[in-house]
Amino acid sequence: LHLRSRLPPGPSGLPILGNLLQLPTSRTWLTFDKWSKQYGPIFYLNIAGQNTIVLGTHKAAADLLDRRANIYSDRPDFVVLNLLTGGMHWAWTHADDLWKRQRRGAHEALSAQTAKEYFAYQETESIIMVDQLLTDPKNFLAHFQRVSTSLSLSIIYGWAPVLDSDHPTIQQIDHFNRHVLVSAVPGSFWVEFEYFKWMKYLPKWMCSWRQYAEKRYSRDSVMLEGLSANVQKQIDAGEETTSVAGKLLQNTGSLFEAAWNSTSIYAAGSETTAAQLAWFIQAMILYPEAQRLAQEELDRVVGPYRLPNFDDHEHLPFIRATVKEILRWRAAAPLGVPHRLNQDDHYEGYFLPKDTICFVNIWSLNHDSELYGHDAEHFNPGRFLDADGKLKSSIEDTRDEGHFSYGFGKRICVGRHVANNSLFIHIAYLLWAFNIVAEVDSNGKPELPDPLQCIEGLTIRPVPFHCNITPRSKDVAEVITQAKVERIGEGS
Ligand code: HEM
Repeated sequence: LHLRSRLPPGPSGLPILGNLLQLPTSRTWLTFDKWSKQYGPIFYLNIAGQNTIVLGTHKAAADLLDRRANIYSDRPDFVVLNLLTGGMHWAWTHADDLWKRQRRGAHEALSAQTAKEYFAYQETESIIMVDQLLTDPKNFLAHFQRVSTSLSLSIIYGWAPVLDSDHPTIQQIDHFNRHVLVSAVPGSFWVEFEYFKWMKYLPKWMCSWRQYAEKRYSRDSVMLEGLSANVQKQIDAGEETTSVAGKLLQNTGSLFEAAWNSTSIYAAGSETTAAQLAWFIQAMILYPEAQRLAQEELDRVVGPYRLPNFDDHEHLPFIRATVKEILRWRAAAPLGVPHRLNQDDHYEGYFLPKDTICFVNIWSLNHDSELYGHDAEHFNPGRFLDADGKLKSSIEDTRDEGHFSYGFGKRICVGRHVANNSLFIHIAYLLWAFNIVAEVDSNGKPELPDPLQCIEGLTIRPVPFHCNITPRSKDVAEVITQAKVERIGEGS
C-alpha cells in the first residue's frame, strides 16, 4: 500500500489543473531537460488529472519502453486526430489488433532487406535534387520539401518523380497531413489527451468541430483510397512497379486497410526527412571542418567524374557517421511520440499507475554528456568513428543507430531503414556536388544561424536561413546532367 502512493517526483502543481499551466508553450524539451536534472531520470507531471511521466535517461527509457515493451507500447487517446482519420492512422492509435496488422505489413514493406528495392527511387530523386540546386540554390528548403514528398510518392505508390511541388495530388495529401497533424503537435498534445475524452460523448449538434472532422474524414478517405486503388489497377493489369502500397495490397487483402496503411506511412515519413535535411545544411554552415572531412572521403572514394551510389555505402563511413550525427544533434521529433502504460507498474521504488502517459525526452538522451562526451552539444560526426576512421560499435540501447531519435520498443520508427538510406544518398550527393557556406554580410562577417531557434510542428525545423550552395568544380554540372539523361531521359 505504501508503494502505491509513491509517484515519481516532479514540480508541484495546482489542484485540478495539476502542472498544466507550468507546461512551456515552446521548446518543451529544454524545460523537461532542466526538470530531469532537477528531479531525476523519471519525473512526474499531473496534467489536469492525467498521470504523465517523462523519462530523461537512456537507462530509464530502455528499461521501461524497450524491456517492458509489452505493457508500454500503447498510445494516448488522440481524440480529434482519430476522428479526422476514422481511427485508421495507426501511428497514433492504440496498440490493438488493427495496429498489430498494420505494423506487421509496414514492417515487411520497409524492412532493412526490402528497403534496398527503393534504392533506384532514392538515387533518381537525389539527381533531381542536386540538378534543381544547380539552377536555383537559394530555394534549398523548397527543394528538400519537394524531394521528400516526391520520394515518398515513388516509394509508397510507385509514382514517377513529381518535379513541381504545386502538383494537385501533392497539395491535397499535404493539406490532409497538415490538418491531421496539427491536432497532434506538442502543445496541442496537452489539450488532445484523455481529459478531453468526454467531448466525444457530446451529441453531434453540440460540437461543430466534430461534424467538421467527420466530413473531412469522408472526403479525405475517398482521395486516399483512390491512390491505392490505382496501384491495385496496375497490379491487375500486370503493370505494377515496386511500391509499399503494392506489397500491402498483395499481402493484406483489404483495399481499405492497405490504403490507410500507405497513408499512415506517407504521413510519418515525408516531413521528417525534409526536416533532417534542413538541419543538415545548418550543420554544414556551422561546422565547416565536418564538411571538409566528408568531402575528402567522397573525393577519395568516388572522385569527381561520377555521382555516389549505394554501392559506395560501405566505403563512406564518414557520410554514414554524418547521417547518425544529424539525427542525434537535431532529432526531428525531440519528444518522440508519447506511449501509454496499459497496466499498473513499479520502477525504482516508484508506483506507475495504469494509463500513465510516457514521454521520452529524446533531446536529453541524445545530448547526454556521459554517452557522448563534453562536446555533446556540438555537431561532430567523428564521435562515431574509431582511430582508423571505421564506424565504432554502437552505443548501448540504440539498436546500432547511435542515437535515440527513432523512438522505442514496439513503436520504434518502422521507416528507419528507408530514412537512413534516403539521408545517406541525399547527403552524399549534396556534399559531392556543392560547397555549403554561410552568406557574408556587407562587413564581410558570416551570417551564422542560431541552431537553437526552430519552428515547431510535429517535427522541428530550423528557422529559415540563408546560405551559399555552389558547385565544387566545373565538372559537377556535366556529371549531373549526364546522370539525369541516363535516369530520366532527354526531355527532362
Ligand atoms: C527521417 C527521420 C525520421 C525520424 C527522426 C522518425 C522518428 C520517429 C519517431 C520518434 C517515431 C515514434 C516512435 C515511438 O513511439 O517511440 C516514429 C514512428 C513512426 N515512423 Fe518514423 N521517423 C523518421 C522517418 C520515417 C520514415 C521515412 C517513415 C516511413 C517510410 C516513418 C514511418 C513511421 C511510422 C509508420 C511510425 C509509427 C510507428 C508506430 O506507432 O508503431 N518514419 N518515427
